[in-house]
Amino acid sequence: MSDGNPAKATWQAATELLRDEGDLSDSQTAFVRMAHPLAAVDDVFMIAVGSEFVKSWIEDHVADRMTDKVSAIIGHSIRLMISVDPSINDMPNALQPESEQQLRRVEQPAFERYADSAQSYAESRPEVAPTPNEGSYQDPREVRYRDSHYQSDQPYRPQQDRSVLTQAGLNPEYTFDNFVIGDSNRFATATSLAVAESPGTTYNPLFLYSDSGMGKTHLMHAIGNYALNLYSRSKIRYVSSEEFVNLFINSLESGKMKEFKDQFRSVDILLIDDIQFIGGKEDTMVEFFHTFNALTNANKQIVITSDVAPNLLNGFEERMLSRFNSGVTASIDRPNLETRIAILKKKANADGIEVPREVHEFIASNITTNIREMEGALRRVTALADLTNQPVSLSQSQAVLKDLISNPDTIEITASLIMGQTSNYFQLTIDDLTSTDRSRSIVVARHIAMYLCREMTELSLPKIGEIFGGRDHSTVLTAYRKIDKQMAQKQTTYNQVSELTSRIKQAAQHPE
Ligand SMILES: Nc1ncnc2c1ncn2[C@@H]1O[C@H](COP(=O)(O)OP(=O)(O)OP(=O)(O)O)[C@@H](O)[C@H]1O
Repeated sequence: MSDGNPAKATWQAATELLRDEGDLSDSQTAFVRMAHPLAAVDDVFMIAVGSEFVKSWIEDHVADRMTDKVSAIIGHSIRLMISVDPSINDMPNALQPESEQQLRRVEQPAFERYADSAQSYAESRPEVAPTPNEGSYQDPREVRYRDSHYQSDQPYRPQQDRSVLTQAGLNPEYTFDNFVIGDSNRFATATSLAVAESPGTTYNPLFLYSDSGMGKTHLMHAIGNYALNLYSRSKIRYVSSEEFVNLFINSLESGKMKEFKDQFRSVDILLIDDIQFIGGKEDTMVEFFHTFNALTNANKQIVITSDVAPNLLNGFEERMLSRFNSGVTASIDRPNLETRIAILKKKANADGIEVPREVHEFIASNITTNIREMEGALRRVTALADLTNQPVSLSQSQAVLKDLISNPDTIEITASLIMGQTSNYFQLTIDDLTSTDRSRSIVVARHIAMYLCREMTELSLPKIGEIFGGRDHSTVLTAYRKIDKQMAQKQTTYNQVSELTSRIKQAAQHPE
C-alpha cells in the first residue's frame, strides 16, 4: 500500500523482511512499528518517535539491523536519523507494564534537563520584583508594598530548584519571555501576566480556551514560573485534568482522600489544564467543585484551560459553569502569518539555529492550524541540517516536509471530499457516515472521517459535528482523540489514515 511517502513503504518492507527472516522478535517488531518514517533525503533516512525512551530503545536494539535492511532495499547505504516528536503518542498499552520501570529510569535525565534549563532561565531572565525569602505566599498587595521598601544588597535568587519544580509540575521551558504575543493571544497573555503578578486578586478564576496547539498550556506554565520567581515560597500546582481524575480515583481506592484534598486545597495557585476531560465524571467534578470553592474562598488563584468556552463545556453542572464564568474568560485564536513566523523564529533562535526567512515563511504559510505541528516541521528541517552538516535551505525543507506539505495553491480539501473518499475506502455511503448507525465498521469509518476533517480542513469542531449529522463538538473531539491515540497503537488504524490522507490529497490535486 503506497501513501505517497516512499520512506514509509521502505520502513515497512524492511520490518517485514527482518521479521520473516527471524531477525526481529515480536516485541522488537512492535517497537519498530512505533516509528513514523518521515523521509529519505540523500543518505539520510528520517524517522520520528514520540519519546526519548523509544528512541533509545530503537538505537540500542534494532537500529543497526534496520539500517542495513533499509540500505539494502534502497540500494545504497543510509544513516538512520531518529527524531523525537512529543506529539506522537507511541506507547502501546500492551508494552506499558513491561517497560514502565525502564521508562521511569529514562525519564529522570529528561527531568534533569528541565532543572538545568530552569537554572539557566533563572540566571538569564531579567530580575523581577525582589522577594525576601522569609514567609510563604502572602497577599500580593502586601508583597508589593513590602518589596518597594525592601532594601538589601543580596541579589535576587529565584527559587526554582528541582524539588520545587517537581512539586509544582511546572515546565520551566514555557515562559512569558519565549511566548510570542500577537492579536490572537494579546488579551489572554495580558490577563495571564496580571494573574502571575497578583494571584488571587483580580482575575479569578482565569479561564483560557482555544483549539489545540494554540499555547494554553504554555501560558499556564508561564504563569506558574513567573509567580514562582516573584513569590518564591508560594505553593503552585499545575495538573492536567486527566491526572486530577487519576489521582482522585487512586485516592478513593487507597482510602487516601484526605491527602488528595489537602494537596489541592492547600495551594496558592492551581493551574488545571484541559478541564473538558472532567466533564461527565460526576464524583471527580464534585470534588473539583469543592476544591474550587475552598480555593476561591481563601483568595487563592485558579487558572483553567479548555478547548471550548465555558458555556460550551459538556457534562458540567450549571453551578460549575457559572463559577467558571465568574472571573475572566480569554480565548486564543489562530495566530496570523506574521505571528506564526515570529514563533518559528523565536524557536529557532532559542535552539541557536540559523533558519532563512523563506523557510520560516514556507512552514508558517503551509501549516496554519496548530503551532505544535509547525514546531514539529521546524524540528524536522533543523534536525536534517544538523545531521548533514549543511545550512537549512528552502529546497531541503521542501523535500523533507513533502509528506506534510503538498502544494497548497493547487489543493482544496473539503469535508465532502474527505467523506467521499472515506466512504469509498470503507465501501460505505456518505449517508452511513452521517447516520446514527452504531455498527462497528460504520463507527470506525465515521471516526476516521471526523479525524481527517479536523486534520485536513480549517473547519471548527461544531461545524464538523454539524456536517456529520448534527453531532455536537465533543463527539467530534472524542472521535479525533480516539483515532489520534489508536494511530500510535494500531498499525491498521495508522495505515488506514495514511492511505486515506494520501488518496484525499491526490483527489484534491486531480479533481475528476
Ligand atoms: N504564541 C506562542 N509563542 C511561542 N510558542 C507558542 C505560542 N503558542 C503556542 N506555542 C507553542 O506551541 C506548542 C503547543 O502549545 P500548547 O501545548 O501550549 O497548546 P495548547 O493550546 O495547550 O494545546 P492542547 O489543547 O492540545 O493541549 C508549544 O510548544 C508552545 O510553546
